[in-house]
Amino acid sequence: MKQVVIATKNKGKAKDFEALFTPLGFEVVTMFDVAPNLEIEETGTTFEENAILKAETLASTLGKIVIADDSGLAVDALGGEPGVYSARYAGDHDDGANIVKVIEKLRGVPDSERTARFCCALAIAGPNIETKTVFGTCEGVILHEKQGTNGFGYDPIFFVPSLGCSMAELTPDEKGKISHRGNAIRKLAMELPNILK
Ligand SMILES: O=c1nc[nH]c2c1ncn2[C@H]1C[C@H](O)[C@@H](COP(=O)(O)OP(=O)(O)OP(=O)(O)O)O1
Ligand SMILES: [Mg+2]
Repeated sequence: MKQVVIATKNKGKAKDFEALFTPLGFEVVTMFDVAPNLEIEETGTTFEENAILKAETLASTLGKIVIADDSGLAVDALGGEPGVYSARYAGDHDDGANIVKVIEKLRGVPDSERTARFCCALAIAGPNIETKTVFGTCEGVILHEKQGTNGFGYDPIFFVPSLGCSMAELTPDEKGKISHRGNAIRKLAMELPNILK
């Protein structure tokens, strides 16, 4: 099977990517498989900058074409927070603490003002190609408490109005059809067979 290398150490993302890439005929390989000790500091101020940083760093380490994902949650009532700092909002990669912080900050904010979106920048980089980025979003509303146990990150507090449930109540396949990550990959999909040979 053809392989696609993803510059991530997030197991939840890896699961999302497997659901999205398996139907396209690709096996997903992550940094756990190819560069477990590589640390990439996310110094960018936008999702695109961080995605490019991760993709280009791993691509030059491996000498291979790599895709990276930088993503997060933007809450309107919080002026777009936690945004690019989503993973380190309350504690470093502490999904539980990050969720508590968002819920606390939105205490007293009515449902009509709890709108938010997930954002995903994907970057593809590697030898003999020009680095390219695509961007996908998914609109939702922040819940008052966690609902559902699937997924990762902020999924349990992200209500998807069009489906009437939280992101954490969806299977990876269902999530991929509507998610920011799925929407970003669909923008890249046409070109992938030419790039990833
Ligand atoms: O579909 C999602 N469902 C729920 N939460 C999500 C999603 N997508 C991103 N998020 C949150 C998780 C993390 O708090 C941050 C990503 O941060 P981000 O730096 O891109 O990923 P990461 O550090 O976990 O893994 P890595 O950089 O190795 O890919 O946004
Ligand atoms: Mg990260």
